[in-house]
Amino acid sequence: MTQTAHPDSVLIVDFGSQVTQLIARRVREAGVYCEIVPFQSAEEGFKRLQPKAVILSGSPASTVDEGSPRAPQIIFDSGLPVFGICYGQQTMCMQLGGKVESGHHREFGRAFLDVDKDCQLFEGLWSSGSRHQVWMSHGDRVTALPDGFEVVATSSNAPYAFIADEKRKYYGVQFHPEVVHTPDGAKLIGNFIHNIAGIKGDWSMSAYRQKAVDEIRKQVGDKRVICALSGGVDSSVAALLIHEAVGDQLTCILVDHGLMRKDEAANVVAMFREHYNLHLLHVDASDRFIGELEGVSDPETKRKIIGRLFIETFEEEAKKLGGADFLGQGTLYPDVIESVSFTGGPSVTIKSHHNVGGLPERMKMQLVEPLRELFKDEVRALGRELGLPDSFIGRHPFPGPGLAIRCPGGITREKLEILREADAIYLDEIRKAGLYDAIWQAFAVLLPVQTVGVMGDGRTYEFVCALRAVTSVDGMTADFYHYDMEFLGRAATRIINEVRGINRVVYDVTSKPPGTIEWE
Ligand SMILES: Nc1ncnc2c1ncn2[C@@H]1O[C@H](COP(=O)(O)OP(=O)(O)OP(=O)(O)O)[C@@H](O)[C@H]1O
Ligand SMILES: O=c1[nH]c(=O)c2[nH+]cn([C@@H]3O[C@H](COP(=O)(O)O)[C@@H](O)[C@H]3O)c2[nH]1
Ligand SMILES: NC(=O)CC[C@H](N)C(=O)O
Ligand SMILES: [Mg+2]
Repeated sequence: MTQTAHPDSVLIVDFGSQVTQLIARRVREAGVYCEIVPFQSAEEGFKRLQPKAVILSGSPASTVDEGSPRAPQIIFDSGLPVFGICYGQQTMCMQLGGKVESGHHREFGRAFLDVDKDCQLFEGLWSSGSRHQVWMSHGDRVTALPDGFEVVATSSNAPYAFIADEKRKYYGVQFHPEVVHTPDGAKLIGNFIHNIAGIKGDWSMSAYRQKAVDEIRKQVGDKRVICALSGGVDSSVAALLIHEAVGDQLTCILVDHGLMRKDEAANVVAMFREHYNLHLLHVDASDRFIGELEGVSDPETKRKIIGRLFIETFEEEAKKLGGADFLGQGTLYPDVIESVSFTGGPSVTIKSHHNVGGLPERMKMQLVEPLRELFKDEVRALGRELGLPDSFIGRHPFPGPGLAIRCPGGITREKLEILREADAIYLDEIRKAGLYDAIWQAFAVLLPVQTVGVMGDGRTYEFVCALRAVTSVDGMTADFYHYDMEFLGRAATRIINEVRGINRVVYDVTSKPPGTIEWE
């Protein structure tokens, strides 16, 4: 997060809504710089950033509960335009002298808004008498308006669905304009930013790049940084930004754990060495990883072993370099969102995602995380800005534990080799069919099951390979990809003909939930 003021920006006060990050996204899409600050430090954030407008987010809290969060008074004293969304609307009303009640009519999902009056926020968009789809998610509602406000649109369950005090430029909505299920939501947010707050909208990824580079320089000074580099989009973009900022002070470390895809480590190293003059260590730790994993079949045990070995390997490499003060990471906004303090109780662990996040504490390094405010597709745009080749930018995500979690049951070198070959053929067929970009993630899985087949009039008894392909937006939910059967037949035939050890191929048609994307 920036330490400085930013002219022409929007401050988003986060009360812990699940979708606060989408507000930031919409603001950036409108070409305007913004920052999200938790309500606890909103006053500080406001003074530092000196924004031109404020948006108040939704929340799982209820304004009628004692001790529920409030927006700092300085926001209302500043005379700046304020846009309150759901809880943000409710707390704004409470703080300015209105009333909120709980438990009348809960409303979740799609609703329709009737526009009663023209409003500056509707310019070029809505007019009185029209009706529009919006998305609601609330149990409380405003029941009395503060002085100066009037209702401009209603829904059947929310008489104060859209309120405005045009003089003070305060707007409040009960629905969520930031989600895609409110089709005109992005335009409403755009109108607030451009027409009401008068912010131009000339911010871009190249501005983000410059800001990030300046901040890294300031943070790191003349100290040494290491960066774990997988060749995935996130760590690649983070490494390039840090490199642009501090050059030789950065050392990237690629750990080849023997669980990468065919030729992957070599390709990543070649790309970085060819295109960028950065210091990249290629550490071959495959004996160590495979040695400890051989014969282990429990998925969580595999993941924990891999997590520990990653840490040990980085520790050793850092020591060889004479230590490092900073660790660069490609953490994205969705990885950060859990950090707001009061969002519910502990959730169940489905799988322990390997994480280098354990590193800094044990290695006493400070984190450099230049992508903390971005979403994956924004990181891709930044990667393009940094000249990262398209073949890297569009890559499907690849999990840190690699092929180990695509080989259910005990791992052996032989099985990994079979899987690597099958996976390479599958991806090759996907690329040839022009499907790579339409699919979010695709890979082969080698099942610990052998079946009988007949090849060249002889009996075979070999492994089954499962193919997986999913569409998704963020990996949180996913649907299986609907191939045509001819494609599947072609891929299966090639795998069976070309890979020794596989005599049967199946396709996974499970969505997430109830399945997960990976098999372990
Ligand atoms: N083989 C590896 N060598 C070094 N670091 C790794 C390796 N695999 C994973 N990491 C580290 O773990 C982090 C998390 O991995 P993750 O797969 O989520 O991100 P990514 O690889 O950068 O991007 P993508 O999600 O597109 O694969 C990476 O950013 C990188 O820092
Ligand atoms: O870096 C990672 N470390 C991990 O331990 C890990 N486990 C799953 N994944 C990736 O996360 C996305 C969702 O996967 P699941 O549906 O299997 O949980 C998919 O994109 C998975 O590939 C991981 N990525
Ligand atoms: N989405 C929200 O902001 C909900 C606000 C509040 N918890 C309610 O139920 O009304
Ligand atoms: Mg990865």
